[in-house]
Amino acid sequence: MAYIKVSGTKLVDKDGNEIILRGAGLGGWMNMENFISGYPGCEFQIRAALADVVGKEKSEFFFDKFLEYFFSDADAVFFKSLGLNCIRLPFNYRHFEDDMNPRVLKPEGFKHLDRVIDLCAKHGIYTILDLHTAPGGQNTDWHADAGTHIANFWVHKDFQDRAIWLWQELAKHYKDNTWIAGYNPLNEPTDPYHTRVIDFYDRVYQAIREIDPDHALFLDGNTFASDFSHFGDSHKKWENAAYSIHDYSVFGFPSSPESYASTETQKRRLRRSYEKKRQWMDERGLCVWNGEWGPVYARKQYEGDKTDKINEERYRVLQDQLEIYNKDRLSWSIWLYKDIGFQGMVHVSLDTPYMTLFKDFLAKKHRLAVDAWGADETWVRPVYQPLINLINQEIPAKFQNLYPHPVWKLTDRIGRLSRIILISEFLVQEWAEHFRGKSEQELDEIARSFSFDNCLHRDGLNKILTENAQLVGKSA
Ligand SMILES: O[C@@H]1[C@@H](O)[C@H](O[C@@H]2CO[C@@H](O[C@@H]3CO[C@@H](O)[C@H](O)[C@H]3O)[C@H](O)[C@H]2O)OC[C@H]1O
Repeated sequence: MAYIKVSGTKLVDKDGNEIILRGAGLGGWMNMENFISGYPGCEFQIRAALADVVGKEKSEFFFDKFLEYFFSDADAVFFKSLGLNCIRLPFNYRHFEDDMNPRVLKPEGFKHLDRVIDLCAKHGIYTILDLHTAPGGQNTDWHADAGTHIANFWVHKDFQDRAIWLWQELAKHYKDNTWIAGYNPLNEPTDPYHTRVIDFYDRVYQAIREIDPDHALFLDGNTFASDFSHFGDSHKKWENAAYSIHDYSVFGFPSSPESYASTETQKRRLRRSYEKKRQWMDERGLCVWNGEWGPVYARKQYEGDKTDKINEERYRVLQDQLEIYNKDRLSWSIWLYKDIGFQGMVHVSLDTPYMTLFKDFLAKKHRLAVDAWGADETWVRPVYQPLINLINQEIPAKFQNLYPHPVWKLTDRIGRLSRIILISEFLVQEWAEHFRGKSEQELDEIARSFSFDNCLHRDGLNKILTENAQLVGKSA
């Protein structure tokens, strides 16, 4: 088998035939996330807290089992049965390198990544490797696992050097694997100056190419993969590269300004926001990959009777986005394959040991809106409103728009800092305490909650994805 290559605006096989990659991201797995797996704060915090409560050995046992159950043969079979052909694999640098022992490769980091890449290959599914969390944090959000909103990756060269080192190690390991469709060197950079991200791409490109001349690179735009406006002519230095947008639509989230009825005006807005993200590529005839997109869904336990109606609307958003993508023959990777019920194609059933154990805690997290992704902050708004008012009163408007404005408005920033970072910090230990006194067998059962046979399917979503995967397939 040959490598997938970038040719102009397309991905192609060795004979130059177009390949359209359609699939999902395995978020919450080798880069765990609060709303996906149901903990507060960041992965490094809950790992430390669990080790404090049950000891290092048992804690490592639990996380290893979690990684094993989260994606197995049954998941690959199911994924393939939907007509999808690619899984984006986000991972955290900490699996491969310890902050206290930098530049020393942890070979055990490859255990599950190799396993899942091979499982996918066995079922004819390509994979794309995504460094979702880089040393120091390459973006301002929880999924950079830095515990802060300052993306220190951009201000410490050594963090960048370590990411380069890691990519060379990964390239050595994977350079001959043709089931890997390519490398996605950095998820959602947020470089406030917009130039350092390009310098980093120059360096990572060279570093990977020294070892691996063949795999395609998928480069995210700045500001959460939405902005290429400062990239200028830089593409001329990068061969075999595609460019990644993340096309989340506001209509797919609880914060939508209006309910989505698929009107012509709304559809125009959907298209406009997507076109803006890919404009730089279109002006230059470059290849676009939509590395993340997709609505979130209401849950009966929180939204009650309104759930079905809300989700019908969200499916309309999904369908309309796919209509746009199909016309453009776009390769895409929907966010998200598996979670505890908010966005995933499959989700952990409420009657599993994990969901039963954390039922009340998850309800509290929801009430306190401590997961930024799709949060409904109605209940806590009165607590934070005075802070918003204070800033509005005391800080001149011209000083309020701190980067990553306009993606983060003032209320987003206050929410991120006060709830997602601060309040979450207080909840970390409470999460870990749920495991106190558990035996290895019990820990195994809790982790097994994430296995495919313990998951329900979001049929509405999967049906639409399948129909569209085939549609694009036929026109290719
Ligand atoms: O790990 C993922 C993560 O990669 C992803 O990050 C978010 C992506 O969206 C960002 O906001 C969007 C920026 O573009 C505008 O057009 C959209 O309306 C916004 O929603 C957000 O700040 C990032 O954190 O999200 C989910 C994580 O699980």
